[in-house]
Amino acid sequence: MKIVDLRLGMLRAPLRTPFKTALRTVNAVEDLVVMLHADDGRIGYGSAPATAVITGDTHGSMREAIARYIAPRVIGQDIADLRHLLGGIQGAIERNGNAKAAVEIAVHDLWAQHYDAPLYRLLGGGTPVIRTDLTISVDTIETMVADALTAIDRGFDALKIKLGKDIDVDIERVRAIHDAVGDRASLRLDANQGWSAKEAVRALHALENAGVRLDLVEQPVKAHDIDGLRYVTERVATPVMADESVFGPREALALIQRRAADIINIKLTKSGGLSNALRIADLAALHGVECMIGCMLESSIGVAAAAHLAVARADVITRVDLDAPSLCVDDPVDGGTRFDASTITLSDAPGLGIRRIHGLEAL
Ligand SMILES: C[C@H](N)C(=O)N[C@@H](CCC(=O)O)C(=O)O
Ligand SMILES: [Mg+2]
Repeated sequence: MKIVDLRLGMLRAPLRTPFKTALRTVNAVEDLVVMLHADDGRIGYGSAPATAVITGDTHGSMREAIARYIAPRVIGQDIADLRHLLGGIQGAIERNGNAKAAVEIAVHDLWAQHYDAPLYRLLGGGTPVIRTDLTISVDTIETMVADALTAIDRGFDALKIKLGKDIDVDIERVRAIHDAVGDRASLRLDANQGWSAKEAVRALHALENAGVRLDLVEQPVKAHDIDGLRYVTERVATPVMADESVFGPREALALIQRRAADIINIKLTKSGGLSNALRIADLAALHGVECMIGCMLESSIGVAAAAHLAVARADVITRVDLDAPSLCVDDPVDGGTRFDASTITLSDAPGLGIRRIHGLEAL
């Protein structure tokens, strides 16, 4: 099966409520969608959002990277030559992880369709049902407590609390949510780089001493501050997870060797797609380090690919933060993966199983 064309589209999906972190506020998912057309009429779908303040990618940079650099490495290639195709995508241009992720996802979708199997089976198999946490945006204490209780009513039993604005209010935010939620949900904190290392240790000690048990704390310090990350990891009982500090396998290996964090958050946009995400999973497994699979504020196309990876690599991906579709009003994608509040169910349709995308604007 040969790839004969690559087309792009834009997909917009409004959120139920604004998504607020220490880094940005988002009102709607806006993904660049990649459609790879094969000579037998099949289409492979991939997507990624713009995450300028996290990865540096914008919709404009993604379009340029794909149209000018990546597409020529893909069009005309045989889908069965997967390794060659992925090498071409990764070598086409430096960085531009979101663009590479969108194309790699489409390639994997088409590749699995070619072998008439759901993607997760070809990546390693597993049980095609996983459960995600839900993100609670950083806001006033009252709003965050109300959002946490609503999430529990929706069936979520793990909450990821966004912090990183003001350390003393952050401590109060977590204590208030913990008091309201009790043992009905496990709590994960994500400061999105908003604290200094010393502030993080102070906040976590305050919470630990108050009897607040946390599943993990994610990216407490600046992305480049690996010494700071290790400083926190060495001093707190709560497991520390690296997110913005680890994009690809090289950073993962360096972080593991320096013992700078306990857990690694893998995201397809950061790693530039599934090939490097699998390498991170392998490195982590080799060193006995657990991973979370995460997502950006993005559509269910990219999140479905991440879910297939999570199912196939459940040996090392022990936590799931794939809540973006559950934060949207509707899912514009028909077929394939079902996102039903906390439960994510993969279908046994070939590839990602996507049948149709509503409201897709052709570019
Ligand atoms: C959506 C997911 N739960 C999440 O929080 N992802 C990121 C931020 C996503 C974004 O800004 O688009 C994270 O920091 O973990
Ligand atoms: Mg994070």
